[in-house]
Amino acid sequence: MGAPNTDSSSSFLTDKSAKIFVAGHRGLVGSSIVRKLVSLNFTNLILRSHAELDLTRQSDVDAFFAAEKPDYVILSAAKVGGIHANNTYPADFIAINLQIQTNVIDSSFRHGVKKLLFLGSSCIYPKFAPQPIPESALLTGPLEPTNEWYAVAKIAGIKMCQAYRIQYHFDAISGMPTNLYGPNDNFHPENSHVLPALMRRFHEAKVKGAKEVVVWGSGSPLREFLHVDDLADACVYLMENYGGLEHVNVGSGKEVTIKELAELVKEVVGFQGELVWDTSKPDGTPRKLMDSSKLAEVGWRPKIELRDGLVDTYKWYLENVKQ
Ligand SMILES: NC(=O)C1=CN([C@@H]2O[C@H](COP(=O)(O)OP(=O)(O)OC[C@H]3O[C@@H](n4cnc5c(N)ncnc54)[C@H](OP(=O)(O)O)[C@@H]3O)[C@@H](O)[C@H]2O)C=CC1
Ligand SMILES: C[C@H]1O[C@H](OP(=O)(O)OP(=O)(O)OC[C@H]2O[C@@H](n3cnc4c(=O)[nH]c(N)nc43)[C@H](O)[C@@H]2O)[C@@H](O)[C@@H](O)C1=O
Repeated sequence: MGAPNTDSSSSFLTDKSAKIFVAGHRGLVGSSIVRKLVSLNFTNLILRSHAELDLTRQSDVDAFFAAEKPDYVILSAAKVGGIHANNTYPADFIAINLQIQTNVIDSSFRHGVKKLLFLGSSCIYPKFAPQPIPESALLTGPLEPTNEWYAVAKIAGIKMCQAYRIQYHFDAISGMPTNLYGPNDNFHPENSHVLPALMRRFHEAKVKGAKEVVVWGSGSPLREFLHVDDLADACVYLMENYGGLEHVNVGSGKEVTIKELAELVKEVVGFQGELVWDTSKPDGTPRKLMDSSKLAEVGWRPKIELRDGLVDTYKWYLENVKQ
């Protein structure tokens, strides 16, 4: 899979006291990466909330890097949301993401970071890409309109990592996760992704004794889901083992229709009523199963089955989110 790291002196996993800046550590992905790094006995994580350091502010970001001089950066801070949020706030999704990633990637290079991992998303690929989608499908066709603004920012992030590697030999790599879920997800009723949105809606309907729950779209789109703890494991794997120009897909290899997902979440939550489909809501891209064989070829595999991950996430939701 492209260029593996061959220089053992640059091993990410060796120096447990290395300074690692996990940007976005309170979010779904960042919090899982922190759990993973703590479990691996890393002792020097640098963490800043959005309130402490606004990554859209270039001079603040540069001053932070000048003061802290991190050795490694995992960029999991971004403006993130589901289909409705992406479709409703296109300016925020393109501008905030371009600002955050440009500031963090550039300051990382300028202040001597040894390696940076940028995270994109499977929405970077054309709406009608071949399935499963190989990394080479990037920029081969038009994007899905509901999230093209976010996708353009993420594509710019990949290209920025490539450009800094080519011009400055900066070890910046990009991982492209599929749709994620797990503890610390965003459970907002409108702006979240489908899985947390449905978990909350089914839970609230169960508590109220409602007869039906509304689910958006036709139910026919296919999506690939990966538990965020599998993603965190893959991120550490990439930090240790990958140093190539091309981005790397990170998926579970398994897809379900939104209808199948809704039935599964309904069962895990224990809601007894009916599903009602609101076809005025967009379906988005019809299918986006990624080809994650590059990562599989070098030995990385996801471990968490969707049903088990849903049970775990619902337990977390009950303990941490519900009113
Ligand atoms: N969730 C998913 O299904 C997928 C996510 N990804 C990618 O993974 C990455 C992380 O996503 P996810 O964890 O889901 O997102 P979340 O919304 O859960 O977390 C985003 C984090 O970014 C921080 N943040 C946002 N804006 C700023 C800012 N201006 N300055 C500083 N920090 C900021 C937030 O900080 P705070 O909490 O303090 O506000 C939060 O911790 C993103 O790059 C996303 O594109 C890729 C594919 C799928
Ligand atoms: C990760 C990925 O996430 C986004 O893309 P998406 O995969 O289309 O995201 P989604 O999770 O919001 O929807 C998936 C499907 O599910 C259906 N659906 C049903 N009922 C609800 C519902 O209640 N909420 C939501 N959000 N969707 C619903 C919905 O209509 C759609 O068909 C990108 O914008 C971008 O952020 C990105 O990269």
